[in-house]
Amino acid sequence: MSALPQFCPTPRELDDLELLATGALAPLTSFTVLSGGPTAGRGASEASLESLISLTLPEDVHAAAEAAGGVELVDPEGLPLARVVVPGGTVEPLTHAQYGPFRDLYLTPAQAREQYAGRTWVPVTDALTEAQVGQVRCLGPVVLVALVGTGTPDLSPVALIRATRLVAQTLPDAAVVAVPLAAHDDPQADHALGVQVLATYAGGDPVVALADDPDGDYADVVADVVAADRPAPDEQGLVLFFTGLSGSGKSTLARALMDKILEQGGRTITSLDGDVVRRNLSAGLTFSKADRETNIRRIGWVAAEISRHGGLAVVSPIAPFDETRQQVRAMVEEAGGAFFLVHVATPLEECERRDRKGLYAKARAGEIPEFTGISSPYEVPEDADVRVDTTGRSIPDALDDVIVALKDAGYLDLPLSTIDEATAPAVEQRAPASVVETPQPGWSSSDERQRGAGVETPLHVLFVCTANICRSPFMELTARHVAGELGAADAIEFRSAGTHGFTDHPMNPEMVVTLQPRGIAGHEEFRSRPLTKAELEWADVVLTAEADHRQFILDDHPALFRKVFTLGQFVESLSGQDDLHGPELLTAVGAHRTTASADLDVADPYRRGPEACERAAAHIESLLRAALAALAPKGSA
Ligand SMILES: Nc1ncnc2c1ncn2[C@@H]1O[C@H](COP(=O)(O)OS(=O)(=O)O)[C@@H](OP(=O)(O)O)[C@H]1O
Ligand SMILES: Nc1ncnc2c1ncn2[C@@H]1O[C@H](COP(=O)(O)OP(=O)(O)O)[C@@H](O)[C@H]1O
Repeated sequence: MSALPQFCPTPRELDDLELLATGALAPLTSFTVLSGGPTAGRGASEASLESLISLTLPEDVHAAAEAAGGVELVDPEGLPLARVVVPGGTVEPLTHAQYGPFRDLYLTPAQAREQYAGRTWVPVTDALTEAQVGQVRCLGPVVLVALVGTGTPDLSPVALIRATRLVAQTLPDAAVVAVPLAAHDDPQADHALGVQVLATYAGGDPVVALADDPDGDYADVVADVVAADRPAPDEQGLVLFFTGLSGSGKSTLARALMDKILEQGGRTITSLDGDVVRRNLSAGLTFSKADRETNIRRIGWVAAEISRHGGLAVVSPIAPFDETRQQVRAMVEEAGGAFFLVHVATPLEECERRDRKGLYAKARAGEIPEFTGISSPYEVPEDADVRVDTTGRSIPDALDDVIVALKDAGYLDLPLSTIDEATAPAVEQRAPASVVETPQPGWSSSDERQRGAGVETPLHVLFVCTANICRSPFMELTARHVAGELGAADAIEFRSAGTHGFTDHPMNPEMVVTLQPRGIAGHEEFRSRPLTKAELEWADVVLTAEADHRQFILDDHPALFRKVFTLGQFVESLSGQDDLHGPELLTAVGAHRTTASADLDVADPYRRGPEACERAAAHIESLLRAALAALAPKGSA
């Protein structure tokens, strides 16, 4: 054979090659050679062992291999590892990989038998628990066979070997051997393959599979290895991938998010913006499908490497093709990082209306060929972690969708930008300086607001629900009404806001219906508001519909725990405080509050029909009557 085409196989195929070359798959000595894309190949369920060990060559390489009588397989650095005869698939090893952590533990079956014949052979795919170690201890001299091939171990290969060696050191007579047995997405066939490989290594000695112990404890040293290998989401490398049309807001949101992360500190960030990458890493590439794919794979490769070391990469190319985005996801996950996909889903009409760079006009005029959205496709991602349409929204508001999703996923815990945004205007919006000199979170501000000569400023009550269109507006209007009935209209002021509220939406019409029979006015003037830091500072007490709303606030403002309650919790906490009212009552309730359990929540009636609205209204009204009777100055009714 001469002038064979070269091909670098997938990690799975490289593992299979090593087992074929070392005789670990005996009697199998050849690949089933296939031609085609990554989906070529067998129907998984009825796979024979022969067809499981397949090598898929791209069509052009396959044709060249057929013409030349074979293909030379090289490792990712180009080192020739083996020749494979085509057709037939017989493997002729050229060299073994000489590098990689714990390489000296990768023994062929012949080497392993020479050193360890007569022992019990124990396959290992995860760190051993204390109970499993106890089981091994009863087996006498053992070989722990760490199965480290692609897709097989629960830990990374190197962590599995490290953890297994630590266990072996605690046993009287245990050796460790590493075998790159890969998984082929067919659990049954892979199990059969594993049994065959272990039998080859054991050569007639006993093979013992350990009982599963999914909830077992690890010895401390092993637990440290496992913890380091499976970092908590907020310690994991992370690739934040913004995709969307040109002008959708990818760069703007990515930049704003990076600022937030940098302001918080504690993490390094690398930015790979679409335009910037095209001037550097991808200079010279066009906007053809092939070049776009190359561009995205380059970005993905760099981002994956950053994530491998626990870093954070923020990338914002158009990335119009689903398959390339999936490839990046796979690269990042293979590197041990997390991949978080943000679809900036601003529609084409809005992007074109913005036309910040004048490119859409040129594309429409035919001056730019293959322009995404106009003359080149954009495949909408089905697997986005969050979707943000920026149309008609402020940047902080749109950014908060990303911040909330990142927090929910456990990757990053950043303060909401709409709350930050409110900090500056908050100073002007606060009560006059003569009344409040230095408002503080907690109770000091309301205590300070109590002035001499028996004159008290009104008590400030803030109601909070999700969108500030249903429950919290009902609370605000009803509370004002009930305070009027109690003669406390001047003593207490009410506002409401939503944790995820939009600005200036009217009250939900179904909820409005519940106000009318109660004779409660004011909904025509009502407009929704997002919760801001200013509102929280204004309030002497914050009463939320649900425990989740309370938690949402406390996550960002933990110091406010004595003044944020669910409405139900607040009423429960009133018991035994009959002699107090106003700020003193709030101080006492803050100190003796009950738990904000979810069964005290006011259920969300939004879009659940008129009965649900009436139930919520009745629940809120009874709670408010109890709360306000206690809060209102005594003798005011
Ligand atoms: N034909 C065509 N189609 C789309 N975009 C074009 C094109 N020609 C130039 N531009 C400008 O290049 C930016 C997109 O580059 P990307 O690297 O993000 O694109 S891709 O992911 O490789 O598809 C894109 O920038 P953003 O507006 O930041 O998305 C455009 O400004
Ligand atoms: N809510 C919003 N979020 C992000 N961008 C917005 C928003 N509202 C308006 N814009 C504007 O839209 C444009 C988006 O441009 P850019 O971020 O460069 O998009 P892309 O990187 O997707 O091409 C900017 O001019 C930005 O100010």
